[in-house]
Amino acid sequence: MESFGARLHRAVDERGPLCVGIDPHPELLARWGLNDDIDGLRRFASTVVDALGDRVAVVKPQSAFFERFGSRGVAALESTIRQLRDSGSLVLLDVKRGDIGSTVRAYASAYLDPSSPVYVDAVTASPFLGVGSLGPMFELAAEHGGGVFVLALTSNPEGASVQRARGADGRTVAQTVIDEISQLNAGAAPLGSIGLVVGATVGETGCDLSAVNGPLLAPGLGAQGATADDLRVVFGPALTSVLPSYSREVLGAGPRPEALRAAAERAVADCRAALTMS
Ligand SMILES: O=c1ccn([C@@H]2O[C@H](COP(=O)(O)O)[C@@H](O)[C@H]2O)c(=O)[nH]1
Repeated sequence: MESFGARLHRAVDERGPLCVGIDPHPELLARWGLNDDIDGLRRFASTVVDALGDRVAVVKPQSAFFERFGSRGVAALESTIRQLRDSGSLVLLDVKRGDIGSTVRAYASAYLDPSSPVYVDAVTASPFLGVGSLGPMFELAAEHGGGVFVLALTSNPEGASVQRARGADGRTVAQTVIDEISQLNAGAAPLGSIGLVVGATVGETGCDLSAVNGPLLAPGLGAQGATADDLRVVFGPALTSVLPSYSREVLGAGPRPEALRAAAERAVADCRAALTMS
């Protein structure tokens, strides 16, 4: 089976460097003229899929906004994932899972086993119980051509006190995560399948991303204040592996499909320009 890294590389080549999040905030539902209920949620998600699923490289449903409607929200997530998979975009489920290894194994089968109803191309994961505890996710991802994006330097200001703290060997926590993921991707071509999350808001990282050989998901663009130009400062020489991610900035243009598409096209153009700057 083709690896997630290879599939992502091709998708970005064909569709451009962009991930769009499906984040149905109550404020966005209201702005779109939808109720903050399960029907509003379903209509919001299917409008995004219909408008963008056939043209954006990666779509990233944010699980929290579905989970808040309980079992019906999870059913809506399941059907959104199915629609996305049919539409041709890669599906990255933002669930930020992490736990002791035996429990991570269950999360891995939930999201990365093709027989699961919520099977996706890739998930986000938290390494703060130790990168090694995510081993079962990496294994199942490798077996079925899936991907995992591991948090390294998150886009929120509170992340720095943990992620930039230094361990006994002098490396920051973020650099330790980066180094462990780099080892997992070593030798993969054209791109490894284990990515990192590094926020576009974080400024100079002080980290060495040169050996990652995997995708670098960059949230924080738009609503959180970062611009495509900030990607240069954050990623430096690793710019070519960056997958910029926008949610509210693009979603705020809806609900008209043409307006959503135009917002996504603007985002791709801005990011292409920033990522190819020398
Ligand atoms: O460091 C991180 C990791 C994940 N996110 C997620 O991305 C989107 C951002 O939404 P915007 O509307 O573009 O601000 C959201 O789902 C976050 O949970 C992040 O922002 N930062």
